[in-house]
Amino acid sequence: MNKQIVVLPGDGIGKEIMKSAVRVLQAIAENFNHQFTFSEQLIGGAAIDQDQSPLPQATIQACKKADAVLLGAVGGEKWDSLPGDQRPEKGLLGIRKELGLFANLRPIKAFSPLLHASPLKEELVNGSDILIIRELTGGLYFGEPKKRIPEENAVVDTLYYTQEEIERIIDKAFQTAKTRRKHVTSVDKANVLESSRMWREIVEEKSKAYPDVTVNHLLVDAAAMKLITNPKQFDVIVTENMFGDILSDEASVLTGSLGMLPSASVRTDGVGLYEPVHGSAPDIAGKGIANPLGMILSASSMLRQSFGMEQEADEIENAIQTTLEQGYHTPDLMIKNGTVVGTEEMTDLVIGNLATNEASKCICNSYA
Ligand SMILES: NC(=O)c1ccc[n+]([C@@H]2O[C@H](COP(=O)([O-])OP(=O)(O)OC[C@H]3O[C@@H](n4cnc5c(N)ncnc54)[C@H](O)[C@@H]3O)[C@@H](O)[C@H]2O)c1
Ligand SMILES: CC(C)[C@H](C(=O)O)[C@@H](O)C(=O)O
Ligand SMILES: [Mg+2]
Repeated sequence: MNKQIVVLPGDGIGKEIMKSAVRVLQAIAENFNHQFTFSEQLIGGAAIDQDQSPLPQATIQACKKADAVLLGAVGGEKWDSLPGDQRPEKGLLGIRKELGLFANLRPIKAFSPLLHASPLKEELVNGSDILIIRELTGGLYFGEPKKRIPEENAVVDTLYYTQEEIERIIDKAFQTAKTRRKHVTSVDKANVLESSRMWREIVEEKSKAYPDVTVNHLLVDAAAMKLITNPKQFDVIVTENMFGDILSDEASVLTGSLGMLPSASVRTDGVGLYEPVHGSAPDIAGKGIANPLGMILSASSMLRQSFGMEQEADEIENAIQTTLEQGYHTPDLMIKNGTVVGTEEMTDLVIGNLATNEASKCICNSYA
């Protein structure tokens, strides 16, 4: 298969982990006889430095033409004092909006060798398998007005949703739950926010069309607590943009590290942007120690969801499982008795553990 992939490394560790994902995809292309063409474009701080804009027009055009987009991470101290609409993060928000990627799927499931790497008790983590579906192009992030009001010595951000925006994300949650354990938890703040009360009504109304899916509602503060005290009660969690942002970083502790979490940002036609959940990690950028697995898992999610390449995606995920079983991990994972490796070595190990590479190794050995 021939696929055009736009690659947006961004800033900080974004650049380092993107190299890893591209190398793994190149190995997969070779092993399965696919042709992946990578077009690297600017976003975030890197784009501000070279093009005076966090989201250049050339990047938008390339993403619109691509079969899928891979994104590393944006942001960093260098650009932190810029006005809100010129910051690196504005590039990320802008590309999500430009591509209409309203659903952000954030799966949280620990690899078995990492069950003891979580600060939570192993028996809590073992068996938990959660998918957070975060609304991505509305809510508090995008509502207007959003500004300083100097004459009132005040400031405003707005949580705005149309009924249609809520309906499509709730539909996505129910449809996805049907392919899993058939339970949806809708998370809101309906005891305070009018937007949450409307969200709850729509969930109730929509649930009638999905009689085989059970649903419950949780207030976001209680949901934050239950995520780490009883994570096994969750299957699909659907929630507003900012609640989803916060809950997914929290839920990452189940997997041992924020660096493990992939995500897929999609719309109804299957077009997608794939990015890890974490940021540009300025505290470790340039040190060669970033965990590339969240980025590599995002690439495997791209193969599965945008290209229908199930076997190829399975192969990457199995190679990660094998590498972790062999005891290798980057320093962010607190594992006793393991072998600490850097970003590049971790990537080499995953590529070496791809089943098709194993198969070719076996053929070589049999000739030796
Ligand atoms: N999708 C994105 O591009 C994205 C997401 C979150 C934050 N950001 C931006 O990133 C910058 C830094 O934000 P932050 O420090 O709050 O969040 P962060 O996610 O970058 O880092 C939080 C902590 O997790 C660690 N970490 C994150 N990813 C890791 C990985 N792959 N391997 C090992 N350790 C990892 C970091 O070292 C840090 O200690 C900010 O400018 C922020 O706006 C971008
Ligand atoms: C960098 C920031 C704009 C972004 C978000 O809040 O969506 C990030 O935290 C994420 O989780 O992807
Ligand atoms: Mg976030």
